[in-house]
Amino acid sequence: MTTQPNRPLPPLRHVVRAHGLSASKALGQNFLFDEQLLDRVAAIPGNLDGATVFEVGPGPGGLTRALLRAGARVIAVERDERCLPLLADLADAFDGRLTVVSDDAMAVDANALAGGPYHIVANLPYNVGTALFTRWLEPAAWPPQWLSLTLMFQLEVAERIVAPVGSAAYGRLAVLAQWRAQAKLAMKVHRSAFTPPPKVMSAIVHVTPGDEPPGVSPAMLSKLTEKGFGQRRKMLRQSLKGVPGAIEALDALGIDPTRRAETVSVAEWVALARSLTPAA
Ligand SMILES: C[S@@+](CC[C@H](N)C(=O)[O-])C[C@H]1O[C@@H](n2cnc3c(N)ncnc32)[C@H](O)[C@@H]1O
Repeated sequence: MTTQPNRPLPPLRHVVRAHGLSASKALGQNFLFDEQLLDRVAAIPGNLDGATVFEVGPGPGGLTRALLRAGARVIAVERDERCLPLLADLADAFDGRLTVVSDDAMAVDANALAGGPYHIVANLPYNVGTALFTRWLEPAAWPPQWLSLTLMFQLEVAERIVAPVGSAAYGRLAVLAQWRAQAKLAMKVHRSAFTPPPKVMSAIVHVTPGDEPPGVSPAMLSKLTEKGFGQRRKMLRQSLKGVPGAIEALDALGIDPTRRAETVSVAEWVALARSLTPAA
């Protein structure tokens, strides 16, 4: 069910022009104005009617409008104060279903702001996108409080997140995103869809939490992949030699120590981390 605003809203482009809002490169601003495209993005998490959504960087509010039209209650964190009057109009038009937090997304506690289960949907600023994504995937408690992530990245970053073992894009980010979650590329978005158009193509990644393999310390997994992929051209026996017990564990698991990190599957990284995780 869609939920329309209490009054007709002017097209986004008009609103942006009327407020003299020019895109700031420093804030990673590339805006989306195509409402049909934005409705398709807002549909990726599934039915949002009555759901809570945390959005990073609403900017002038294109994606925010689509989320509100889908029936969500939206908590949006925006660092650019110039966007606040536009967003205040939107909050008014959607009868208070939008709460705007004027802050740096790196400094806020999304779990506390949402106060319950929530979806994260964002066209992320490129400068903090990977840092936020990593943070959302690293909580000690699993499943996390968030129900799904629907995030726009530069295509190259999206490909690294969903990369299969053995591919050039496979690395730490893929293992982090895939060891206890499902990550898929939901939609590619052409650079011409943005104002101003960025230099590269974009894509939306959709992530849902999966079961956490038992007996694995996330910190150990992180350390192993950091060492392994930090020297991805080197054999495991070289790149992992600084991790006590790692070479013996490779042997015990039947993982050839002359292999390189990019040939080690997510399941093998998990098995390695488990064998080096002290029993609780
Ligand atoms: C790529 S634009 C997306 C704008 C809008 N959501 C859209 O799709 O058209 C990124 C947005 O994130 C905001 N932003 C950048 N850094 C931020 C930060 N650290 N915390 C919160 N918002 C940030 C920018 O001001 C901008 O509005």
